[in-house]
Amino acid sequence: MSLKMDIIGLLSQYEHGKFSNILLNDYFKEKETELPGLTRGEKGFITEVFYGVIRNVMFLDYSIDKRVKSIDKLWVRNLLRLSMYQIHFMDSDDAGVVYEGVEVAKLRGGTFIGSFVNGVLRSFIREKDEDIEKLLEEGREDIVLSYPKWFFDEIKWEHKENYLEILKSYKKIPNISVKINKLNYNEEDFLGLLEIKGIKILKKVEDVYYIDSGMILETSEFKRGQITVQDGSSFLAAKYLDPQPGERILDTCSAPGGKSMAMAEMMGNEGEIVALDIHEHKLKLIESRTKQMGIDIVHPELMDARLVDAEFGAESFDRVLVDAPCSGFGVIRKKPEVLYTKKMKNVQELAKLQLDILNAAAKVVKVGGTLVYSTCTILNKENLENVTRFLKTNPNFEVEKVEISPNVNGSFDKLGGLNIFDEFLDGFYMIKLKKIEK
Ligand SMILES: C[S@@+](CC[C@H](N)C(=O)[O-])C[C@H]1O[C@@H](n2cnc3c(N)ncnc32)[C@H](O)[C@@H]1O
Repeated sequence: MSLKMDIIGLLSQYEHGKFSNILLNDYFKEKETELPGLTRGEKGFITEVFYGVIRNVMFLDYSIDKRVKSIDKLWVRNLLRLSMYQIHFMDSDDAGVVYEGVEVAKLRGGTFIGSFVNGVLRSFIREKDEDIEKLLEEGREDIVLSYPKWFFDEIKWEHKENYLEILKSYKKIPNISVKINKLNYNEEDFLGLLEIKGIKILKKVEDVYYIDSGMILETSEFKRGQITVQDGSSFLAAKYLDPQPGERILDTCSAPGGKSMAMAEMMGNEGEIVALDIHEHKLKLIESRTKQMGIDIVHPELMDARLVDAEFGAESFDRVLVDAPCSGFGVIRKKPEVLYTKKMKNVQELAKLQLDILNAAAKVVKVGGTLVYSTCTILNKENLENVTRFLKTNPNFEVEKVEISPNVNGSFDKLGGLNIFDEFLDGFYMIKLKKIEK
């Protein structure tokens, strides 16, 4: 029961504007100092329910508001949300969930709140399937899947054939993915470590492994920088730039440094990667992580990427990666709140910033050099539309088609840009451009 109290507390803090991942990390750290501490199973349960409620909050709130006039206390709403989440989305014993919910309510708010919670949950169990059927008949899949209407309509418009498949896939629980640092570790030892720990590989994409346990983050190999967390899409963006040992590379928007580090490995730690960002504290993360990984060719610099031309001069890099700041709708499995905080207006502002960065970055690429543009979003405004504009004003660039790696689901847009829509990988866009003349 105390776990549920804790989840209610976490959800209330989240509601007051704190980031979900930071909240959960801080909570687990705090629990480490207490005895007996949380078991792995308890941590898993808290993570699933906390994120599950955030991912499905629109449907859960619809189900609550349909049954009650108003709720003054946020903790009661959060108790209902998490109980309904367990009932509808988890393989739970419904009667047990209601019993526990009522006990929590009685303990915190008295008998009256206890019977209120009992009534709402029982009605939800009886009628939820009918509710969903009715919503579907009314064309309100956006509520059933908990997507803001504007976003649902946009994806439906952009992906007429498979929008439901895409939208359902982004509501799934993500799996952790890691990559071995080839500079100081090897695949054989990594596979041996997984076997010892009883960790299973769910999918492999190039050098990235999707695995079934976060236990890997507690190993000394992870702490020593021999294993890093990286998504397959992120790795592919770095791979498509194809950095070579000895070259000079620019990573215009580099923090927290995942792609810079992957590129440094691909280059055998020979050459130079200038890694820019506008946030100093994020650059410090790159410094400490590269040191831990034995990488010394990544040079973080505080700079606005729109100024690279003036700062470095024309044609000063062999290859440039523009992994642009974006709305992040491709990573909503991991950061579900993005869906509710970002609006179309933010998308439009970001699209302008992305194009400005891309235009500036284009100038510092050497003739014959490569420019990769990538985002972790799935909206055409930030991807296809931006690159179309870029190519109109930069006819000295042409698209170089890339191969989709085995095990990856994705499709090419009419320019040759790759949209990744995959059950495991983050939603990403990436396009490889070659500078053909001055
Ligand atoms: C998508 S994240 C980059 C992720 C990174 N490439 C990686 O693989 O770890 C975008 C980054 O762009 C940075 N950023 C935002 N505006 C910028 C600007 N005008 N110039 C440079 N960096 C910027 C953000 O601080 C953020 O760290």
